[in-house]
Amino acid sequence: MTDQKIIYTHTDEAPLLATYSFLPIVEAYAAKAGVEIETRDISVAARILAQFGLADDALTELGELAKTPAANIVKLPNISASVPQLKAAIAELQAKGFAVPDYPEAPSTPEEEEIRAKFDKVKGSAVNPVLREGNSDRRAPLSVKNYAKSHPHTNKPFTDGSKTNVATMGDHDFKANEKSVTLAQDDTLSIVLETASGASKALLEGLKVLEGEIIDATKMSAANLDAFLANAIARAKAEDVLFSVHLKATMMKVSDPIIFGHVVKAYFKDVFAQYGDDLAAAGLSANDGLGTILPGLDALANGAEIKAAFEKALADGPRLSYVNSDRGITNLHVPSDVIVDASMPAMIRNGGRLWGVDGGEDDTLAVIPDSSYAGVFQAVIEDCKANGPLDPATIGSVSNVGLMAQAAEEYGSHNKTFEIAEAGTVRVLNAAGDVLLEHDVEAGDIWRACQTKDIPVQDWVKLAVNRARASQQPAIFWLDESRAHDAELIKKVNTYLADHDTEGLEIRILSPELACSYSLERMRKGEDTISVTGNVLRDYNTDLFPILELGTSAKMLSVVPLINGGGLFETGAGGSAPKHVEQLVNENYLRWDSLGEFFALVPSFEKYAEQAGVAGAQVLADTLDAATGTFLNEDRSPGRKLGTIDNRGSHFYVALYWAEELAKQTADADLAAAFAPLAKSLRENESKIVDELLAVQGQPADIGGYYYPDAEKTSAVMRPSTTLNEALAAL
Ligand SMILES: NC(=O)C1=CN([C@@H]2O[C@H](COP(=O)(O)OP(=O)(O)OC[C@H]3O[C@@H](n4cnc5c(N)ncnc54)[C@H](OP(=O)(O)O)[C@@H]3O)[C@@H](O)[C@H]2O)C=CC1
Ligand SMILES: O=C(O)CCC(=O)C(=O)O
Ligand SMILES: [Mg+2]
Repeated sequence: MTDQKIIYTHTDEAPLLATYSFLPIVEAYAAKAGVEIETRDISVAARILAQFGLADDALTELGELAKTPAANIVKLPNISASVPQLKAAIAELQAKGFAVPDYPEAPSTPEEEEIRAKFDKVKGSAVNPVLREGNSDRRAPLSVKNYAKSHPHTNKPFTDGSKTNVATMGDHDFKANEKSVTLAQDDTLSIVLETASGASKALLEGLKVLEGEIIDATKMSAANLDAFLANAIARAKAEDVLFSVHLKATMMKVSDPIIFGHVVKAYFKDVFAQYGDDLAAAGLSANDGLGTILPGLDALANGAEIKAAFEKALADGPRLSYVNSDRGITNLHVPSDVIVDASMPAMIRNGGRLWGVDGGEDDTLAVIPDSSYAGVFQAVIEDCKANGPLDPATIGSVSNVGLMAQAAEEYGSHNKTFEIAEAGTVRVLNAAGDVLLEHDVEAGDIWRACQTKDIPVQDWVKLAVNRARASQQPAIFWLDESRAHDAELIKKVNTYLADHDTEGLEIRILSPELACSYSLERMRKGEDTISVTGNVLRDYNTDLFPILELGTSAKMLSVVPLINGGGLFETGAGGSAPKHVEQLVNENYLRWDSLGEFFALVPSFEKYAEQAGVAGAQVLADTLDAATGTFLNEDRSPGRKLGTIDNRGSHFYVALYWAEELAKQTADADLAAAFAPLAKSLRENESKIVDELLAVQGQPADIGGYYYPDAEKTSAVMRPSTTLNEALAAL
């Protein structure tokens, strides 16, 4: 007996729906092979409940597990919730009878502070930094790349004279103001604001740090941000393009919602000048976006007047890009609706055009205030303008080895980001009281610090060299020696590269813009390149290149070899695809592609085989791998529209091909015998099952909730084929 198990995560939105259909298949097959699978619920709803003792704290449990060699976790994408999403989830749980308190907007008592702190733990990117106790290895499997080459999607050309561009600050921002040190010894740091009036205020105390750790601090000037935004708004208006802001309000969960609020206030400058006090008094914050503010106006005596002012500003200002023009959802509605990693490549794939108020496409000024990484997108835009669209049938691949372990870089900024209340100086002090880093700040500036531990950097360099060796591809470190943090990192990279045999490998360090241009140049020649990046570019690149190469980041292999020996197997490189839930609820069609789940399960079974010594797990891995190949060849991924097979149909086909592979393999005769009848019945009933699955399409579907759907109802919706269900039950 072994205590080894595979933990399959219950998450949110489309991947959760897919789990209701796919996991019963996996569980049935795994059980036959003696592989133990358990689930843990890390959805935003479950994490809220856990904060108030109303559910098990599965995330903390898995976070601890991820630090052990036994970890074998299949991690599906989850919602990294913005405040409006958090409030909606709270309201849904309350309506379902759970004793969850309201979100305290402006906590004024110790009790409210405590409640707010609990919700803040659930907010934003709260799962991934906990589970990602290793660095990231994301790439398109060869089978997927070949499939994309033979079934290329369309990357649209930019029109002649396209006015699409990225606007970024370039000065007075996080990149420009960054300062960085590498610590000579273990220490305990504090962050202190000394105000202009001489008062000293501890922003954070007792921050334990290790020898060799890189600490950086930086600020974005609020005044300069506002001036930049005023310019960008005027530029979009003058150039008559769509205005669109692209942030990462989830991963940079403290800084970016504040920046989003600045954008809302800049765009609706006159409205906030006139009615700012009314809005503030009503608890309506620009940081939450129009989606919260506009409905909130109904409760105000002068709400209609304020609404009219918003409408006038929309009519007078530059045209906004829309998330959903049918429903009137603008770029400025919800801070987490337009997330830079997925939204920028979607725009580039579309010839640099986004959608306006009437659903029509237009050139766009894509506003990415901080300049640390914005240049990468501008580099791709310029390349596409100069050389035409990238052709998925011929282009090479850009994979990624990303630094993210132990809350590296921006992942660790959450408790070290502050909107400065009063002008003064922010200092990072060590235990001896020496000043390590300092910035003069004005009220409203956004100051933040990040940490990058040494062991993760060593592991990252090793992973990069190993990938370069295994793939025989150049590995390019996307690091900018003129940026303070990167300069510290470059010293480490050079030190640790010397620990490895790099003979015959092309390994270079280039600034993100140059690395991007170099990779694109190779890509156009059909050559593959590994991007070795910090955490944020890990995130950006693994949507950017897959979306251009494969049409989606869903089909990626995303492995996190955990530093202490375990495995975290992520499913694709994308997120939880909220639009897909809308479609399922409206017309009982789920276009979610589970290829990422199939890819993640193969190395998970392999790890199980190795660690638990269960040979059947290896058979499951080999046969699922082969079945996935057939699945791709037979083109069984869900379509986008009604009348074709959806996510559930794709699961049926994987079940069929997997059962057939299991039935015909010779490594384990018992398993072959066990699966032969299932393979036969699934094959014989193919058209019956497909008909049963297609029959439900076209009607609304009731899953009894959004953040906390009803398990029975969702299972019924996601498993509508009695023939398939009975065949699985008979296994
Ligand atoms: N690992 C994680 O936990 C991650 C979580 N997230 C979270 O996911 C949520 C949504 O983020 P968003 O920026 O919209 O990005 P998503 O990647 O979730 O969605 C963007 C678009 O990509 C396409 N897509 C993504 N995955 C699939 C799939 N498996 N099958 C088919 N199409 C897919 C869909 O396009 P179309 O509509 O055209 O079909 C979708 O609308 C946020 O809460 C975010 O924080 C985001 C990234 C990673
Ligand atoms: O952690 C998050 O908020 C999202 C992460 C993400 O987009 C990714 O890992 O690609
Ligand atoms: Mg991402």
